[in-house]
Amino acid sequence: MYSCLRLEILTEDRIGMALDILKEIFAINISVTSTEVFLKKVYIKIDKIDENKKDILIRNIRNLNGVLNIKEIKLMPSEEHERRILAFIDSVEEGIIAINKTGQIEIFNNYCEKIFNYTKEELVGKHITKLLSSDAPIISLIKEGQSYNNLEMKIKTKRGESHYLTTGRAIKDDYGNILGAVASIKDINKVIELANIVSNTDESVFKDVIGNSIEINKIKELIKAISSGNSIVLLRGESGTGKEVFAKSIHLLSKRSDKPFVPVNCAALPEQLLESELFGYEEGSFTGALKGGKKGLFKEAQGGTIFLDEIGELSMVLQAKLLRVLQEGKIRRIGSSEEEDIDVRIITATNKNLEKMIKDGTFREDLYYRLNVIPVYLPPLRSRKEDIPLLVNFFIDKLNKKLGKKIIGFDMKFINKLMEYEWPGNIRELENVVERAMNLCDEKILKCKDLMIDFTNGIIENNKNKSLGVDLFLSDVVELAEKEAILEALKKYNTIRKSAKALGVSHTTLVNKIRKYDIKWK
Ligand SMILES: Nc1ncnc2c1ncn2[C@@H]1O[C@H](COP(=O)(O)OP(=O)(O)OP(=O)(O)O)[C@@H](O)[C@H]1O
Repeated sequence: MYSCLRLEILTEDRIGMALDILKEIFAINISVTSTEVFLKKVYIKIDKIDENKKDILIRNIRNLNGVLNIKEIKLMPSEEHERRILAFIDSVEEGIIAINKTGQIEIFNNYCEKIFNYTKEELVGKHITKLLSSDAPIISLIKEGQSYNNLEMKIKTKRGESHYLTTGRAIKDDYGNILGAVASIKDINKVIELANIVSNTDESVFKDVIGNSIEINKIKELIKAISSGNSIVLLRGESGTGKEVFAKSIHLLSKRSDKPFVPVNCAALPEQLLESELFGYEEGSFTGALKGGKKGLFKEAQGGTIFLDEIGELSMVLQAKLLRVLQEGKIRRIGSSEEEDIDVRIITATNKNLEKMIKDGTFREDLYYRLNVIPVYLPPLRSRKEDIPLLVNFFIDKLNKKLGKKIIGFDMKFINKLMEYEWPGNIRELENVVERAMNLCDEKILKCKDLMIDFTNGIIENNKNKSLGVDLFLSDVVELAEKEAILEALKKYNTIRKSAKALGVSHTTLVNKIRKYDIKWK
């Protein structure tokens, strides 16, 4: 048995049609629950009536002038619409709460039931303070109408603790009066899970690793291939070639990405301090030791990755200690007799010629073989100059924010000048040059007049194609020096592979240079 009778009446388009239908209903003393009137269609919802009255009503309406058809339906159009919206609201993987102006809960979807551990039946129609405290943002929303985005909230209810992100909007009428409010709610654990999925895709990990040259793409492929394992990686390349950037990418692409990435610059600290920083210490183990001791960076990186930059700067004593850590997978804090297990991936980097250091007796050969499991050679910028325009664009975008500028690009002469230079300081130097140019630039486009290249000997040259007074451009001087260094290495080591290693460049780079300068050494 139905609880309400709903009728759909098809009519001609005539003024007073709906009124005539309502009059028929009143004539047999029935009260109307709701009416919806459209062009050529009238919908009526009335309380339950007996079959006899229903037949009379339908016959009377059918006989009205202009009525074409009448039939019983299950839902009014607005009810159908509402149910569709509610089904949609219930199907989304996000909590949705709607309250009216007085704070009564009108919508509490399925997902909210999971987050808050309450059912719809327990909350719909109840005041929102049954669920949230009176200072909850959705409550200020119905008073002040001020929207909010992704606020992090933690609430404790009788049913447990919920930690979520919430975004709220006021519902307003055409005159701006607040009718209620709606808030979406994201479970913080799901948000973190999603952020991890998105931020660890190959694309997002390499988002800030700019470069499309063959050389850089090869490195990206190699990094992808080696990231899943646990082997030690030794990144080699000149200063500023992006060793730390790639070390971070290896970490982010690995299964350890949700654990810490701890970079340590071995050159930045004196030996004694570096040892206590790396391995930690017990309370009172030396003067100045912190109360309670210190954990040590290896321990900080537990489960994750430690990046030992400038490994060539480690003293012989620390080299021996590091070797023991690598052999045993254990560390011992200074002042402690106990060893602790560590589960840390080690990535190291150097711009030093470790092979030469071994010969000179300043780097342990046994440690070298432990570290040199997966060597990755990062090419200097001068061997992938085609990446310069991309890098400059990237730095303009990045630095516009930092410097509060609105520079939109560069002209070709500017880039051509950058292409002529040999970049001994690599990408770090390029970033500095772009930053200086942006500071000097008073237009929207970087031009040659904004270019100052800071050469390593400290001369700041306003690069206007001037010669150095020795009838050579500085770029020529760099090329000559490069040529000489290559020739010397080739004479000394006799093979390209060995010479490339000694010079800290890849085999391909050296072959290209030999071709470029037409070097003959045999
Ligand atoms: N491919 C790249 N795309 C964008 N920025 C880069 C890239 N490579 C390096 N950089 C930027 O250049 C600067 C130097 O990079 P990084 O510190 O990783 O170099 P490095 O080889 O570790 O240098 P060093 O040996 O001196 O420690 C950083 O600001 C880094 O963000």
